[in-house]
Amino acid sequence: MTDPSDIRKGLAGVVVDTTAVSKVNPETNSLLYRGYPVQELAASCSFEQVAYLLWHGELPTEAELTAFEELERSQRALDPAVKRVVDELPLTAHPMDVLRTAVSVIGALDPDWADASPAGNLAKSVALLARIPAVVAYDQRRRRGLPLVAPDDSLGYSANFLRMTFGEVPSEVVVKAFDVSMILYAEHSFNASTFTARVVTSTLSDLYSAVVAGIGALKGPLHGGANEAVMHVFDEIGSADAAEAWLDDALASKKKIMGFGHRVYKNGDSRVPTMKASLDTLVAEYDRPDLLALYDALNDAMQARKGIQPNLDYPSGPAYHLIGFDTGTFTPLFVASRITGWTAHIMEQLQANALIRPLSAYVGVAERHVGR
Ligand SMILES: CC(=O)SCCNC(=O)CCNC(=O)[C@H](O)C(C)(C)COP(=O)(O)OP(=O)(O)OC[C@H]1O[C@@H](n2cnc3c(N)ncnc32)[C@H](O)[C@@H]1OP(=O)(O)O
Ligand SMILES: O=C([O-])CC(=O)C(=O)O
Repeated sequence: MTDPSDIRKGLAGVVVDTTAVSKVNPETNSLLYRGYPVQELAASCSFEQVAYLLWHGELPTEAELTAFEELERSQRALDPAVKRVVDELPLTAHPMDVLRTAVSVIGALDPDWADASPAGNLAKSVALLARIPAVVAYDQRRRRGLPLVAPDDSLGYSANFLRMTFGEVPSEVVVKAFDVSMILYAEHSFNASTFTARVVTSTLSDLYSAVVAGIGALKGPLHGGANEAVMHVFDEIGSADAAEAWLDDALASKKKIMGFGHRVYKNGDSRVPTMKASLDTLVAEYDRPDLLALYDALNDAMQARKGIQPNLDYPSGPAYHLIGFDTGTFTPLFVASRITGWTAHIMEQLQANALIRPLSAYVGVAERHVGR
């Protein structure tokens, strides 16, 4: 029998399969999507190009990009049947629960849900990429008592997403910062939500079921829910001068500080410098040096006390806040991006599938019998 002390809790450090989608390298603090450094992609590509890259393995040619953009733009509208379901959900429902439900409805309404061919799954992936922003944007608007905004097919993905949320296209600086966040959130190897999606896929369940399960896994604050949690922390602290005392109290009560630490990166998250640069542009755009001061004060105090580096959720939370998103919408924005990585992994899993079913070491009561 396996000695329970030999078990790698949380599968920490365990390699469970191969992947060609992305490479996370903590030694060099780098992240490659299909071989390309993510910083280069953020600097020179659109999110649409990156989505194409993750799915096809290569960046699109101009003609391929045009065709891909047309396909994405043609599917952006919120299906009235999905809208009706969203409208039925109470405002007490978390936006992640609304999105999880909406994706489930989209799947149930797709007559081709069982088509798991590479072409069938790719078509579903592009459709979800196109359709998720409408759900996220509309859910935020209905919570503010505002009507649906129809998509604008003349706009790129990020400009349209922001317009559907806020009713107008913000400045280029804001659109670029948002697009960069979408690129950085798109893919990160065998993180908990991607692994969840692969586990579901390994049973030969359908793509929608795997994505819905991925959304459930992403919601937790130890994973994607941390971008929302970071903003709650900022709200609780209030201002830079209160950060040190807040941190001391939180650490004394053994709290995990949201937006810091990572299972794989132990010396900093490869994506943080790029997202922090985008946050800086937003701070200048919205003239909010106070928010940057709080960001720096908490980070400095965390470095002094624990030496634990921030992860991507630390700059993304305040960036989404500055753009104007409600805090509960931050993790759905992560979903809007990660749908690309999840579905790339779902398709990869199916190319060489094996049921994912690990073992456990039993530590319960010894065998016993009823009535004796
Ligand atoms: C996009 C993403 O999903 S990135 C992750 C987002 N999640 C967060 O920001 C939540 C806060 N962070 C954490 O909870 C953790 O760092 C995790 C879950 C991300 C990674 O956890 P693990 O790999 O299991 O790290 P582990 O728990 O072993 O941490 C090692 C030590 O650092 C401490 N530590 C790690 N992260 C933190 C943190 N955020 N705050 C305080 N202490 C921390 C642990 O308490 C532990 O200390 P110990 O050795 O004294 O017990
Ligand atoms: O890799 C992880 O464990 C979490 C993460 O950063 C991500 O999913 O982007």
